[in-house]
Formats: sequence, C-alpha cells, structure tokens
Amino acid sequence: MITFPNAKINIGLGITEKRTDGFHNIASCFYPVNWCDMLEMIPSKKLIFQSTGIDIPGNPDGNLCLKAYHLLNEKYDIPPVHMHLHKIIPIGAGLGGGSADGAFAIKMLNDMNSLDLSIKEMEDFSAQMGSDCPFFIENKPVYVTGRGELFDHLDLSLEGKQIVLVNPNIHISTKEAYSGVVPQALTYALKERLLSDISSWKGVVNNDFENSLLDRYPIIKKIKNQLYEQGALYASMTGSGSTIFGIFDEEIDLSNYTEFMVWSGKLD
Ligand SMILES: C[C@](O)(CO)[C@H](O)COP(=O)(O)OP(=O)(O)OC[C@H]1O[C@@H](n2ccc(N)nc2=O)[C@H](O)[C@@H]1O
Ligand SMILES: Nc1ncnc2c1ncn2[C@@H]1O[C@H](COP(=O)(O)OP(=O)(O)OP(=O)(O)O)[C@@H](O)[C@H]1O
Repeated sequence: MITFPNAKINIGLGITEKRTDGFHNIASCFYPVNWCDMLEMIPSKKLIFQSTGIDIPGNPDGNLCLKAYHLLNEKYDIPPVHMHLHKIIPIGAGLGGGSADGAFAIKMLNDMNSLDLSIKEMEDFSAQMGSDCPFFIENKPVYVTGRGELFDHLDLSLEGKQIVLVNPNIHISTKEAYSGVVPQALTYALKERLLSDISSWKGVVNNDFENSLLDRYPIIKKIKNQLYEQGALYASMTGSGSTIFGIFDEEIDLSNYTEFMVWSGKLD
C-alpha cells in the first residue's frame, strides 16, 4: 500500500497561552497543501524502516512512522511491515511533514489490518506523536485551538488558488521557536476574519512566530516581501518557520527563488 503524506500551512497563528504541561495553546487555521512525501508499507517477516530522499536528522528508530507502528502494535498486536518513506517535504520547516508521515502511517496500518478505528481514535493515537499530527487524520481545512488537537469546522475554501511555498534552507527547531514568543490573547477575531475575503487578510491575519523570527532571519522577511511584490493576495511564514507561502490568483515567475526549495501548485 502506498500513500502520499502532504504538508500543511498555518493561516494565522496566535500563540495565546503557556500551559502547565509546557506546551502552548494556539489558535490557527490548518490548510492542507499537496507538497507530499511518499510512504509505502508491505507485509514483511520483520519490522523494517527505510528512508530515501531528504536526509532525516536523528536516529531512524525515532521516526514517526515507526512510532505509529509501535503505538498500534502495543494495543492490537499487528503483524510486521516493511516501510519505505521517500522524504520530499523540507524538515523543520513549519510544514508538518513529519507529523503527516506519522498520521498517515496510523491510517495505513488501520486499513491494512482492518482495525476499524474511528476518526477520533486515530486522532488520539496521533496526538501522542506530536501536536500537529491529529490534523492529518481528516486532513481538511479547519480552525484549530488547544495544543493543536481541538478542531472547529471552518467554511473556508481556497480551491483553485495558486500557492507558492519557499523554504530558505533554514532549519528552525519548533521548541526553540516557542521559547522565543511571549504568549498573548488574540487581539482580533481570527476565525471570523478567515471567513472574509482573502484580500482583507494582509496585515491582519498574523503568525505570532514572525515577530521574533523575521528580525533574526532577514531572508524570511525578504521572501515574504517579494511574494507580495509579485502580487500575492496573502503571504506569511507557516508554523514555526522557516517556510514562507504566498497565495495568488495565477501562477507566478519563480526565478527569484532558484537557490531555495520551492513548491507551487493549486490548492484543493
Ligand atoms: C508550530 C506548529 O507547527 C503550528 O501548527 C505546531 O504547534 C508544532 O507542532 P509539532 O511540530 O507537532 O510540535 P511537537 O512535536 O508536539 O512539540 C515540539 C515542541 O514544541 C513546543 N510546543 C509545540 C506545540 C504547542 N502547541 N506548544 C508548544 O510549546 C513544545 O516545547 C514541544 O516540546
Ligand atoms: N517522518 C519524519 N520526517 C521528518 N522528521 C522526522 C520524521 N520522524 C521523526 N522526525 C524527527 O523530527 C524532527 C523534525 O521535526 P520538526 O517538528 O522540526 O519538523 P517537521 O515534522 O518536518 O515539521 P515542522 O517543521 O512543521 O514541525 C527531525 O529532526 C527528525 O528527527
């Protein structure tokens, strides 16, 4: 079985409160984007994990695909598989790529073993792997609060718009990025604003990580400004960075970004 775990973007990201468990409460819109990894699993005599593509830092035993297997195996004693992850989505990039791999692994193992888990059960397993993981179970645009696991329906469709994602080859640790932010209650109604036309978002719908990271990494600010100069309806850093996205009505010239990792395509 093969699947294509996709990236997400954050449209608006308020970091509203530091929690007693060390995490932060956030408010954000998560929106899926078709920049994808490839994840294949086949039945095997023993559990094997192999990855190709972009190098994944750290011990392969800690890969979220394996973590997903162990979480389900502990409870359901499932047979071993050979997993092959071809890594394409930039890492430490605010795109939730690792989280998507973990959540898709849960969905695949559920299907392959006919476990018949509900969406809620798969979200709960995913939440044990990381804050961004549960979103990728349903994988549709949603308004998110809590640590990243509380979902509110959001009637937002950007279908057909062109998105450009530029990753300036800077790896930002999520933990460090959070430690550089002073939490603050939302100063505007993010959810309501997201329901108004995209042309009204600029300067209003903000990512709170930008305040600390844009000064530290001027290239992020430069790319964001360039995307606006090229006619973006809206541009922002996603998550804890370092990827910046721009949303456009039409395809744009990408020659400004040849030294970076870039993906462009239509939003669903
Ligand atoms: C920045 C976002 O991508 C926005 O969607 C997410 O909040 C990050 O989610 P993630 O990468 O899945 O993060 P996790 O692997 O759960 O946590 C990594 C570290 O980030 C910090 N963290 C993460 C999520 C959160 N809501 N509050 C936090 O303070 C914690 O220090 C945690 O130890
Ligand atoms: N399948 C995976 N893909 C990428 N990183 C993984 C994966 N599984 C585990 N990791 C570990 O997670 C770390 C990256 O986590 P990090 O949260 O910074 O990036 P991410 O999951 O790619 O997405 P984001 O930048 O949005 O958080 C890597 O250094 C690696 O050790």
